[in-house]
Amino acid sequence: MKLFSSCCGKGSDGEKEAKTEPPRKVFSLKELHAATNSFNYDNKLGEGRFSSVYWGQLSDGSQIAVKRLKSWSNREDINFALEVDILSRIRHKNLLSVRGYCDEGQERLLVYEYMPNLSLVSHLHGQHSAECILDCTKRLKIAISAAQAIAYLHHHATPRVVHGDVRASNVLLNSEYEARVTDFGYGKLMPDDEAKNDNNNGYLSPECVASEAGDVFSFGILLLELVSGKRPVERLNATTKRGISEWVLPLVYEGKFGEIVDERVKEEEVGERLKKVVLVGLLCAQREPEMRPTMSQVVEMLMNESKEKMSELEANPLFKKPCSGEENHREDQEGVDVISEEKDDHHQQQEEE
Ligand SMILES: Nc1ncnc2c1ncn2[C@@H]1O[C@H](COP(=O)(O)OP(=O)(O)OP(=O)(O)O)[C@@H](O)[C@H]1O
Repeated sequence: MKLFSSCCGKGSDGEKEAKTEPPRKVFSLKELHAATNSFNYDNKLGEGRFSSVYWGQLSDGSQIAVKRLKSWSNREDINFALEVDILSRIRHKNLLSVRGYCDEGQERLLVYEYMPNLSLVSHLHGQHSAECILDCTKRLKIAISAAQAIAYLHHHATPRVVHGDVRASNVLLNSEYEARVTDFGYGKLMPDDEAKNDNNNGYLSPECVASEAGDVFSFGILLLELVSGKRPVERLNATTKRGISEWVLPLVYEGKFGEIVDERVKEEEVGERLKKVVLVGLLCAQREPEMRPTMSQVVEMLMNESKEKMSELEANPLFKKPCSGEENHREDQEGVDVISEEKDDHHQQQEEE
């Protein structure tokens, strides 16, 4: 999977930065064993397809999250230290950057700042979901801060980066409930086969290619998930599943925004406040890549509070109910298909833990 775009030419600003910025800290395995109580089960924060993550504390008292990669032994062709060094130079306040790494023996570990409010997925569907900490204001803040992070990767980072795996488990939350997007650009470090097996999780664009437009599609799904508290794909019966935008779009035709919003958010006028997030989410999740906005347009739409811009957005033909003859044609062009039985149940279960 190619994650850096071709514009990362030699002689770019990134190279200049590489000369002036210090390399990330190289941690010893002994240091990380001491910090995590030898990767004790009690320190485990979670587990994904490619890694387990442990809470730890360094001797200076700072809290860290240590990501221990699985299956590294198959990837001896990749220069781990170099890849991590390139990624760790990509810095933005809403990206979770790497503090350091360790590559001793068979172990490959990445060290990050610890995010006390864990991941967005744990609040929407996992261990914090019953507490409903995410009110409307926090959800808006998460939408904007996560959009800014991905816009930075696409439009300003050197080299430019396609995230390739935008999803709620990769949006971590700091103490102020601002997003810190993680796992960007790690395509080379993760086993390809496993990534390919996970291609029907609802976030993957119909064109199935890692690209900026593909990230926009995934981000649209994430916005709909954030507002509704529903999963990207819902099981309708034993053999059929429905994508979230297919559920949302008919409610938008009817103007029923209140029904889309997560019922755990009990606030006045909440449908109106989150309406823009829903509309932007649907624009992003369109089937045709060229119909989707860019991430910088997404940031602009989410942040702009003018009534004119909102009216412009609402007037988009996507949100008008098609006449009966048009309906089938429109369904082919927009939204997410009904998805037949697939294999992501295992991953969903892991994310909730
Ligand atoms: N810096 C961090 N601070 C706090 N918790 C973290 C941090 N990094 C990861 N986690 C927790 O560890 C869990 C597992 O992370 P990991 O990146 O291994 O997998 P994932 O992103 O959930 O899934 P996948 O990698 O398969 O997409 C996350 O969902 C999150 O709850």
